[in-house]
Amino acid sequence: MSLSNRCAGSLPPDAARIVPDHYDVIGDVAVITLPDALLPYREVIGRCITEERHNIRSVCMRTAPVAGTRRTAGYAVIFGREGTETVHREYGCPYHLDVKKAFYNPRLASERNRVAKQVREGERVLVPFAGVGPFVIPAAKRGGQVTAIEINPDACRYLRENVRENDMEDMVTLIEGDAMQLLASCGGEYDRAIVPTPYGLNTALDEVIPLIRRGGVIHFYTFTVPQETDILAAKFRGMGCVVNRIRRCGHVAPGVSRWVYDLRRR
Ligand SMILES: C[S@@+](CC[C@H](N)C(=O)[O-])C[C@H]1O[C@@H](n2cnc3c(N)ncnc32)[C@H](O)[C@@H]1O
Repeated sequence: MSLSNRCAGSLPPDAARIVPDHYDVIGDVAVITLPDALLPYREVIGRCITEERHNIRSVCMRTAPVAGTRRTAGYAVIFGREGTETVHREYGCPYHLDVKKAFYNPRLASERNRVAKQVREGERVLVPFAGVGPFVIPAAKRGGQVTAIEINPDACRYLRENVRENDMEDMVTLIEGDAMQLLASCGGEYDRAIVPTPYGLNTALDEVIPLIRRGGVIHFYTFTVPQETDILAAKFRGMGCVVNRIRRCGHVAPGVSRWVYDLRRR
């Protein structure tokens, strides 16, 4: 049964009709975006979510979009437990995080798995903008020796915990701070970089390319409109990369999507 149908018995018909059927689940926290017209009914909607997903202990609604250096959004708990710290499992790996304190997008799980499957034993892998580690841990589990960089101290705390919990201490080096300043001192000759670029930091690619060995791979995530993807590809070619693949991985705003460019350094 859809969420709107489940809510129908508890809401006026006009309200039930506009209840979104999609919400994200991060561990035992559900996250939903509600239009203003549904705010008076938020608690009922939260309860209905817990009735259809019995493992959910907190339901949050988004109160502000992802923003700022740490890429965190605003959330308010509308039903259940006040806390938003949780453990999310993705492809068998546990990730501790607090939804309010660190970025996490469960919709990228299959994309992260696609990239992780390409990592070979012994590869040197660079992951700037590492967050709580959903690109880091799978690469390490595949046998990659991973250098991760992250600026948000809360995300770093969870990433350390996640490295421990997943038994990857020997495989991951975490550098806490600003990747744009630290990349230059991260050494070079990496086999692969996974770059989940925050909005507006496309210049990270200029810093990353020189650190990758010739023939090495860069998975570069960026935000753009479909009409611009070929222009970006031409730019990346001009920066010394072969563009192996361009793939859309999620909408972020009207007309704007997240794209991954799989690049190979010439
Ligand atoms: C889009 S999120 C990606 C997080 C993670 N890789 C994931 O997929 O869940 C970007 C991350 O980059 C971090 N960040 C933003 N600016 C940064 C910078 N200049 N240096 C290092 N990390 C940064 C944010 O704190 C956030 O955790």
